[in-house]
Amino acid sequence: MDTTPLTVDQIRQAPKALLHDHLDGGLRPATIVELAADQGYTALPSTDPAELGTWFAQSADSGSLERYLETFGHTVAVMQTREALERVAAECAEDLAADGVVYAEVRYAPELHVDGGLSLEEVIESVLEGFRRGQDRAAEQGNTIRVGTLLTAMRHAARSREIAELAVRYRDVGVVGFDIAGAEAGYPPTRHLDAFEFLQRENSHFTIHAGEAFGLPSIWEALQWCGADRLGHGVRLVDDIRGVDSNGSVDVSAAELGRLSSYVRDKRIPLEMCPSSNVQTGAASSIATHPIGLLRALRFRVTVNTDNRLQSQTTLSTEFAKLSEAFGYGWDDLQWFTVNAMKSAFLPFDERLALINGTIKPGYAQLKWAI
Ligand SMILES: O=c1[nH]cnc2c1ncn2[C@@H]1O[C@H](CO)[C@@H](O)[C@H]1O
Ligand SMILES: [Zn+2]
Repeated sequence: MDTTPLTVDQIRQAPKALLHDHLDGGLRPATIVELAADQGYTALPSTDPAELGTWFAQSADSGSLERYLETFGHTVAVMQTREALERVAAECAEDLAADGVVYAEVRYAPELHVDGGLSLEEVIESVLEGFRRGQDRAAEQGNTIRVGTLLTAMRHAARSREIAELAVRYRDVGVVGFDIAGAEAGYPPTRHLDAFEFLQRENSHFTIHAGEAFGLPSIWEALQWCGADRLGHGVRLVDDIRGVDSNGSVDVSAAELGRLSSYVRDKRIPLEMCPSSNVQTGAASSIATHPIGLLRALRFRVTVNTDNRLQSQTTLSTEFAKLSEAFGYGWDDLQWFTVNAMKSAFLPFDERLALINGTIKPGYAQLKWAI
C-alpha cells in the first residue's frame, strides 16, 4: 500500500534529529512582541503576532541571502538580556520537542547578543540554562528531547577565534561545536582559518555554512583548507555533478561526479540541507527541483533541516512533508535521513548509537508496523 505523501501530523509522530536550526531564527512571533515591549524595542514592523509572523516570512522570501539576513535585526534586537535569552532557548527546546525532534543542535552567534551589556559568557550561560529548562518542561509534557548548542561566529566580523575558544571552554556543559554564518559571498571560510586550526588542535567539531549563496570554491575551502566536519547547506555541490538537466532532474545511473563531489560522497561528509530556506534565498528554485532529490538518490550523506523556522514558517515535520510530496518519500526515507543526521551529530559515538538503536529505529518500526 502506497502511503505517500506522508502528512505533517503523521511525520510529527516520528522521532527526528535536527542538525541545523538557528536560535534567532526560531522565535515565536508572540514572544518577539512581548520581549520587544519588555526591552523597549519599538522598531518592530507589527505588534500583532500573526501579522509579524507573515512579515518575517514575506521579507525573508527575497531571493537573496543578504536580504533574508536583514530580518534577523529584529529577532536579535529582542535577545539582549539574560531573561530573554533563557526564554527563547526554553521555548525553542519545547517547540522542537512538540514537533517530535528527539535530538537537536541549535546554533546562534553570542557576539550578536552583547548590545545590552551582557558578556559573551553570560550570553552562553543564559542560553544553556534556557535549553535545560525547556528540556525539562518538554519532558513534563511527555516529549523527550536532547539539545546541544553550536556557537556561531559571524563571517563578516573578526571574533571567530574568541568564539571558537568559548566553544571549547563550554564543551562539557552543552556546547557541542562551532559554525560560521552570515553573508557568504566575499567572506570565504579561510578568513577564519585561525579559529578552525585552533579547533582542530583541540579535537573539537565544527560545521561551516558553505555552498548556499556561493559556489564550489566555498565548499572546497571549507573542507580542504578549514577541515569542516559537515557542510551547512552545500546545495551548490550539484555544480560538480554532470548529467543534471536544467530542472535538477538526472538519470542517476548517468550522473558523473567531479573530484570535489566524489570526495564529499566518499568521505560521507554530512550535508545539512534546508529546503524551504534555500527556496527563499534563491539557492534553489523550488522544493521539487531542490538538489536534495538528486543527492539523496546518489546516496550522499544528506540530512534534512529547518534553518529558520520563523522566517520559513516551518517545522522539521513540515520540511519532511514537503519532500514527501515532491519526491514520494515514505517512512524508509525519513528513517534514512534521520539516521544520517544522528550519525553526523557532534555527540560522542556511544550516545549517537544509543539514540539510533534505542529511540529512532524502534520509533520508525512502530510507525511502519501501524500502517
Ligand atoms: O541560511 C543562513 N545562511 C547564513 N547565515 C545565516 C543563515 N540563517 C541565519 N544566518 C545567520 O546566522 C546568525 C546566527 O544564528 C543569524 O543572526 C543570521 O545572521
Ligand atoms: Zn543556517
